[in-house]
Amino acid sequence: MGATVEVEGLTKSFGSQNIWRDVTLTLPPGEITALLGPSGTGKSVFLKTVMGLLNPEEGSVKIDGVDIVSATDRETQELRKRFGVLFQDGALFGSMSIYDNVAFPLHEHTDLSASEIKRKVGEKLELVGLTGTETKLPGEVSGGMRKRVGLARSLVLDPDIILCDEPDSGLDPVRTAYIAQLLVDVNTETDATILVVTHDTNLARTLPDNLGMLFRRELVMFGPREAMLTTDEPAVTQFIHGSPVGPIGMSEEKDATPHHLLGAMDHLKLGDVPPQIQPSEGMGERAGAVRHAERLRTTPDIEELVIRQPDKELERRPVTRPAAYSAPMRGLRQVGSLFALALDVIVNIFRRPFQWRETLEQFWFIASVSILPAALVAVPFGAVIALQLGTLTVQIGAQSFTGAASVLAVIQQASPIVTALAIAGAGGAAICADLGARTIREEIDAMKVLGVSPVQRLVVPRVLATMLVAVLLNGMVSVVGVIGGYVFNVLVQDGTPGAYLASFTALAQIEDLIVGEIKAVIFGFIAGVVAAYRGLNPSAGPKGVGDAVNQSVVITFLLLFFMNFVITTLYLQVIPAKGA
Ligand SMILES: Nc1ncnc2c1ncn2[C@@H]1O[C@H](COP(=O)(O)OP(=O)(O)OP(=O)(O)O)[C@@H](O)[C@H]1O
Repeated sequence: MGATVEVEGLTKSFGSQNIWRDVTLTLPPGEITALLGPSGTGKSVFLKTVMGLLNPEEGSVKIDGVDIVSATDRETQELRKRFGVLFQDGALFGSMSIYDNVAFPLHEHTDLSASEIKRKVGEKLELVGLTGTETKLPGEVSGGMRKRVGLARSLVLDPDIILCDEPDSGLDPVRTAYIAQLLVDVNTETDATILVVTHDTNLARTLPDNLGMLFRRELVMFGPREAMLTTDEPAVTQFIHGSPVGPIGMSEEKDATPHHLLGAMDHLKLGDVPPQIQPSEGMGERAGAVRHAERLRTTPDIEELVIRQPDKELERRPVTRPAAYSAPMRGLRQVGSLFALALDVIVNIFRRPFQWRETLEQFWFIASVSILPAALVAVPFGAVIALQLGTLTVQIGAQSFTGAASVLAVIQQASPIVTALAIAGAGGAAICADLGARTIREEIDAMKVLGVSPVQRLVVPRVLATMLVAVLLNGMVSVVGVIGGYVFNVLVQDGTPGAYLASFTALAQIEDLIVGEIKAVIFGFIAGVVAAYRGLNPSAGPKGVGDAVNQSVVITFLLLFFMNFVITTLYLQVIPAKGA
């Protein structure tokens, strides 16, 4: 028998915006339920709260008795293995082929052999009509196809709770009918409890055993389809008719209360309950549908199974909203979250399996975007230092120390600063943009639901790669800067090569280089963590990602320059200058 999902008193807000409040319903085990509601009423937010991706202010979501809202991380991981989730836009992993996307949960959670995985992936792709697309990347197929791949991936572990966010969006009516048939067949085969969010009224009439409707921040009605499709509840009637006449307006502000409609809806009457989609031939009857019919048969009055929210009562009820934080408190919370991520990264470095491939790929990627800018900045930096020090040493009659002073300045200060610029500006920006894009495409949510830690899988490889690239950059910038200084001093300032080279090691010592490299490691860590933090927490949409990249670069610059100051001060206190 499928899982029971009991939602009780659930309230969710984002800042001062209350999305819905006091939602209570039970998804009957093994049955199919559809959740309806005008755009923006929080249906996707509801699904994400049920799967434990969003935290409500109040209420519980019990999966066979275990509350996912208050569950420990380990319990949440275990619960999530029971979910198959189809996100609104598919949430495929953009860098993986379609085959790898569907195989991903099998690699993560089973010990199946490669041939067994191939067979299962082939089977699911055939179910959604996508045989032959295995080698394509998600970006190379249509939106509707991505959706179907997402459905194949959500089904591959034969989950006992399936959550589908608009399985029909982006699909033509014929494919929508096939997907509906597929969900009924999967339900017949596995007895999974299924919750589907949809705007398709035809699907809403013929697919589910139960229907619920969110409107005006409430669950206005929830119950068996037989009751919902014959109700005179104005919002449900209007929605199922797809009519502009009724309480649902073009926007929330234009939503009207039913008593203001003065009989305008009289011509809208929900008719007979249409026949439900049946399992494909030879599959027998759906266990959930049989239980549903039995519930109706043994309940004297179907209204007993219906949850309604009386209109007036709702308006009086106060809404619980998350505490509003002042700007300094918000800043403190962000700093706390940043530290928590840094700690999480350190812990996850030691978790197995170590992501060698991702780390090497990221190393190569970050190196490729930061080496050239760093090298191009290093030459003029070395030259400016040589110019400044060359002039200064002439003024104080210490030309013989020009080389030594340049080397010291480049190794102690210029290299770490150029490294910081390149690492934050090029490497960090690229990491933040990549993770931000994955976040808004819901890839990160998909990963969490598939029981995989994004910190271990994505953040640790990027942070380690940034640290390694920073060390190499620092070495490279030191060499390029010193050569730049030498060329400039000899060619432009008429210094002699012999004098420059002779004083080379007069002031600098090996500890300078070591400290430069230690700075680089710390800079790499900070840049990687800040970029990942902002990338994983952008505000909505592509603009949010752009803002996150901008903030990540600015914050990293500030932190790196501050750290440079702290480390340099400590170093000069602890290690005496050469010859001092
Ligand atoms: N992470 C978030 N932070 C802030 N607000 C959010 C977040 N996610 C959703 N919202 C807001 O919550 C509201 C409900 O969004 P949701 O996507 O759940 O609506 P929906 O009913 O699924 O809409 P549609 O049918 O158009 O997909 C919207 O106003 C949206 O802007």
